[in-house]
Amino acid sequence: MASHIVGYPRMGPKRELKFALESFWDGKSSAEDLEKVATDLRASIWKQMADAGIKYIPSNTFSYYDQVLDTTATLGAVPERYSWTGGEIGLSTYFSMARGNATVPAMEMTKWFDTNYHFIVPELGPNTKFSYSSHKAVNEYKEAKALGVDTVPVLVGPVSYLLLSKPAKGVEKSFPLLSLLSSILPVYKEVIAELKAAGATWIQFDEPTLVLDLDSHQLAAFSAAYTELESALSGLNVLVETYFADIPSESYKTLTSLNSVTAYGFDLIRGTKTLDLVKSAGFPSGKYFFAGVVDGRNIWADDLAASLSTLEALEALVGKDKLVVSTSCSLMHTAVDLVNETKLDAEIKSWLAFAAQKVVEVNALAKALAGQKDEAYFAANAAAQASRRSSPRVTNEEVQKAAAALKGSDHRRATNVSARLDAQQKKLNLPVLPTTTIGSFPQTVELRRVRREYKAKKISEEEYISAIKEEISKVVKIQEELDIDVLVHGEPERNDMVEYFGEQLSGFAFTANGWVQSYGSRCVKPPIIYGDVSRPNPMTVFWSKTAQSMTSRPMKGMLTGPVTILNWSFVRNDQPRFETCYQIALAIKKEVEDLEAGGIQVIQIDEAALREGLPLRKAEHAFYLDWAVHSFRITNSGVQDTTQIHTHMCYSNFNDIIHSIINMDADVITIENSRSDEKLLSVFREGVKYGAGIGPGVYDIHSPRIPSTEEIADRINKMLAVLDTNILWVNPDCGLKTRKYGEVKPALTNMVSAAKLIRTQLASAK
Ligand SMILES: CN1c2c(nc(N)[nH]c2=O)NC[C@@H]1CNc1ccc(C(=O)N[C@@H](CCC(=O)N[C@@H](CCC(=O)N[C@@H](CCC(=O)O)C(=O)O)C(=O)O)C(=O)O)cc1
Ligand SMILES: N[C@@H](CCS)C(=O)O
Ligand SMILES: [Zn+2]
Repeated sequence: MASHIVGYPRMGPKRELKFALESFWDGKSSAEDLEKVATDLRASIWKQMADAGIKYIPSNTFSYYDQVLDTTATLGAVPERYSWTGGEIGLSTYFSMARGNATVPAMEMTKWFDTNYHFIVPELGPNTKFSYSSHKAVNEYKEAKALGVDTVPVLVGPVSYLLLSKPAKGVEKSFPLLSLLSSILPVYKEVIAELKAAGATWIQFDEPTLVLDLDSHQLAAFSAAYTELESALSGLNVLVETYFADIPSESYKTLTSLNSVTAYGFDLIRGTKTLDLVKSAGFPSGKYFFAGVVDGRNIWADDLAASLSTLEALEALVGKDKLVVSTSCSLMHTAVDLVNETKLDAEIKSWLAFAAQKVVEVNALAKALAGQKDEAYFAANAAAQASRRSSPRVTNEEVQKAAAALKGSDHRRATNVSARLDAQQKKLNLPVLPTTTIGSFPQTVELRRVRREYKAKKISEEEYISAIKEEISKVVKIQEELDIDVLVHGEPERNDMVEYFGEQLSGFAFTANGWVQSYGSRCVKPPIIYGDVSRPNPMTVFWSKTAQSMTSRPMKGMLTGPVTILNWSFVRNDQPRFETCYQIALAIKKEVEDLEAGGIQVIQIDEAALREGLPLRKAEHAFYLDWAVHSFRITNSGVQDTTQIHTHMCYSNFNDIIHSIINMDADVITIENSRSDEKLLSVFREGVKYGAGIGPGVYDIHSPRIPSTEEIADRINKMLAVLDTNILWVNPDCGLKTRKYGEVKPALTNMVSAAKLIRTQLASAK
């Protein structure tokens, strides 16, 4: 029985790639230094999989930034503004597309399906010229081969590539991107031919868009693409890999009838109905079924006995020699290696498996199916599963009762939003177009050092508190000088907006090195929710009150909302996600109450990841939105009318869930807007009425570029064309933690000047 891994984390067990990239970008090391780190990482990953006994080991799942951008490079689809003149795409053009440069902004970045990973969106149009311009896939295949590892090269499939693209600037929004299929397939053919010549016998096309609701035209593109590639692919075993959800039955039919494809990969963790589909629709004889039974998106040790019985059922359906044990998706969405978790409590550690351990699980399952079960390994796994099921640490009956009581209930503020806004304005007395920021101010090296030293007990609590107070006072002063209306404390005490809360809530564990790539070199360390969640002590009240005491302007309390904490954590898989979310909501509700009692009049509850958690298939949207929006309302439905509740979201694609956003019933929402061509505003242009306060971001915080006053004023004017003057707020797209003060101060200066300019214009127009 064979084993396969869909993809592997690139950053390295200690984020070696992150540090190498950032050092290269800062001009502190050379391209050769960076390439050496990358080569060593790839070699150690291939060796690890080979040593574990994995048969189908992936290559080309490494990336300096993102696999979709790598595909753009392969296709030579470089947008004109990067002035690329042809030839093999080098690091300079590649990183300019990813991050922008002094003169040209970066390409758009967006969420990779419902994960916390972001990819670089291809910009295509009728004039895009495609040419084979990065030999990375072939080079990596050869590199592994030279190390004695025959790998399965992985490419982003041609149809998913196009479906994930957007029309370039100046191209009609309605441009049919799939019409470019015939232009990109010749490049795919060249890659395939080179891989064959290098000795490849297998190839993997990742086509995750197959799990979405596709129309017949989109499905026909899959048939057309793989038919067109048929002769190029002949002689190769071709795996089409799907992941993140069940594949709809129509798509399954199309996929399994493709002649050129010899193997199919399915996610059997998020795809809970795939087994039934295979039973009812059948599986083409002679083809391989890659069964994604080991969860690539979580950190729980696999329940090997349960997976084995799933695999045995599949074996009967697809044939013994045609079943391959695999991961549900690339392991890049989970942490790297549990070995580095020396401080994690032993009991919890026994419940976990990170990428390195998952590789071993996959192989153990494959061997067990082949009649070579490692009894001791399986017994240890069964014992860990049993300990997790019965551990008293997992259960808190009081929390369970309180959360159970929420089911079927509703939580709403008693007064409607316009009356609340009036009551709040009487207290806050804000100008028209009030200015604010989203919460975080730059996370300087010095701040990180202070937090690190405090954690390592190298500085006392007193020293730590005084350092953070000093930082807050600096941030408050800057905002007062800039004349911002509603202030923030800057979040200097937080390592991350989710991890910080996870560290203070019961039912959470956290890791030392459990990093997961979020975008480029940036990583997050999701906390692990292993048990019922409660809030033993106030988490933010001390800092918010301290900050408020430093100014007479309103200071926003700053919380992360339950849905975002849920979506950006590793969540327990022994109860439905909504139950865990309700528990977190109750914990945050207590924090909101304490902030209000502490005199904080404006409280922001970030729900940055609410949209991201939206299920990939429409049929499941309503249920998710119902409990997600309800969870948010639970946190604040009990506050007084005069307490102003803000929320923030940093993802622009809201048009399909705008009614749920309205239903959250926040007093003010700040939303990312500028990075994505102001897609957000189109929903209001189409007539959706929004009565609460709203602050679509006026500038992109992901880029070091400083927006001019005129540019921001122009953006505000565009907003005023579709939104009432009295509900519009002026703020950046998201928090400023990744920026430097040298960028933040001039950008905010221009933002405030723009707001003032328009206020004057509005006053004189009266
Ligand atoms: C808003 N975003 C977030 C998402 N998910 C989250 N969980 N949090 C988010 O904020 N998803 C969508 C977006 C993604 N955006 C980002 C933006 C920025 C980062 C980022 O900067 N990540 C940092 C790590 C952040 C962190 O936790 N830092 C800690 C500890 C850092 C550390 O490793 N310390 C080293 C020494 C480092 C040093 O400077 O000396 C050590 O201890 O050895 C902290 O600040 O205390 C990153 O660097 O990647 C991520 C997602
Ligand atoms: N309050 C957070 C939100 C990020 S989405 C911040 O400002 O960083
Ligand atoms: Zn944000």
